[in-house]
Amino acid sequence: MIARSSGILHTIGASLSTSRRVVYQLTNSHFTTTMSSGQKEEKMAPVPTNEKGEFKGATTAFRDWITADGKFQPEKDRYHLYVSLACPWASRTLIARKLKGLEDAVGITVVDWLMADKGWFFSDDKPKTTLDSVNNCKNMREIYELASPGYTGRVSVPVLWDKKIKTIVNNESAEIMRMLNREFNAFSATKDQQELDLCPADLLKEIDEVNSWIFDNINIGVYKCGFATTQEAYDDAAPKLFAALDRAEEVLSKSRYLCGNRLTEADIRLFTTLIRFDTVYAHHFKCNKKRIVDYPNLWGFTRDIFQTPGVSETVDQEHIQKHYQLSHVHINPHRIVAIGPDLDFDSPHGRDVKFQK
Ligand SMILES: N[C@@H](CCC(=O)N[C@@H](CS)C(=O)NCC(=O)O)C(=O)O
Repeated sequence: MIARSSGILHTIGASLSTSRRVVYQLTNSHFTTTMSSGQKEEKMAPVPTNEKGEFKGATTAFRDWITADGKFQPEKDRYHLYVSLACPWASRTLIARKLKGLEDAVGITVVDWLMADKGWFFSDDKPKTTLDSVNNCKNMREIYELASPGYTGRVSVPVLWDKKIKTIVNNESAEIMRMLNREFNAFSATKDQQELDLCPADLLKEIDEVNSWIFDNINIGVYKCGFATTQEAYDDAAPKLFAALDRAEEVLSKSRYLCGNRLTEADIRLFTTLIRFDTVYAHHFKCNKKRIVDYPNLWGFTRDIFQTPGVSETVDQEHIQKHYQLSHVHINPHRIVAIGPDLDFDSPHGRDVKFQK
């Protein structure tokens, strides 16, 4: 049932008992719930959409940098990452941390896969989840509150936390990746990991260009499809998503990676969407024109990155599948987690041989 007023009204109470029925009125980032008692409550929208029903990504509030001569200097065991294994943005930072060999230098806390009414929270009763031993908080909102008392913005992961100053350094995954790539080389576990540059200066322009169309149409594109609340918004996003996947398929038919034959951050950023595509986005976000397995090069590329030493340890399909399907009750009101598909991300891809230097 959908009714309209100045915003967009969704009634999603059909599966809930009458006393718990709520009417959501979405605006850009907040909504009011009207309980059956008539009482109104102002809350953060489950997803930020505009008046046209188009998904608008979360804005990032903390944009400080770790630099050798600044307030936040690179130090071993000073910084901590709060992540969700389900989240493609957090996963980018986890992969960068892994490839750069920074497990001993930057600790992590993995949130519960469920993002419920109060947002991300800590638990230790799911595989790989941990309580918050750094700040002893119950949920991510409390972490944001510690950094910025009275904080009213969105509470997202990843978060890069400074244990010394006790604040959030940065909550923008693209920037956290760049800091992990560049500022912590002194703490990499091996020389190869220290020398690995995921964003080399000679490729920077190309990486930024690739990141830009992949971000707009693929990384955020799947969310634009899945979180669209009007047919028009979906009809705008879905063809752009598949046109961009076609474009990436073409690029990856000519070189092993997106910017030639060197692995860069652009590959990681595409990978974290592709690894979730057939298992979640295809059905849950209605991205079903084609699957990644239907694209020979994208499918080979996905397995190639997955099999890059360290990467598979950051991927957890149980977290991924349960997070999306259990958390988004506005999309999946009965919270049924789908059975498949069976995919073998470990099967040979042959791209190393095909694109031998
Ligand atoms: N700009 C952020 C976006 C991160 C983001 O949207 N994370 C999602 C999880 S996949 C989140 O925590 N959303 C909670 C919310 O927006 O309320 C980044 O790339 O780091």
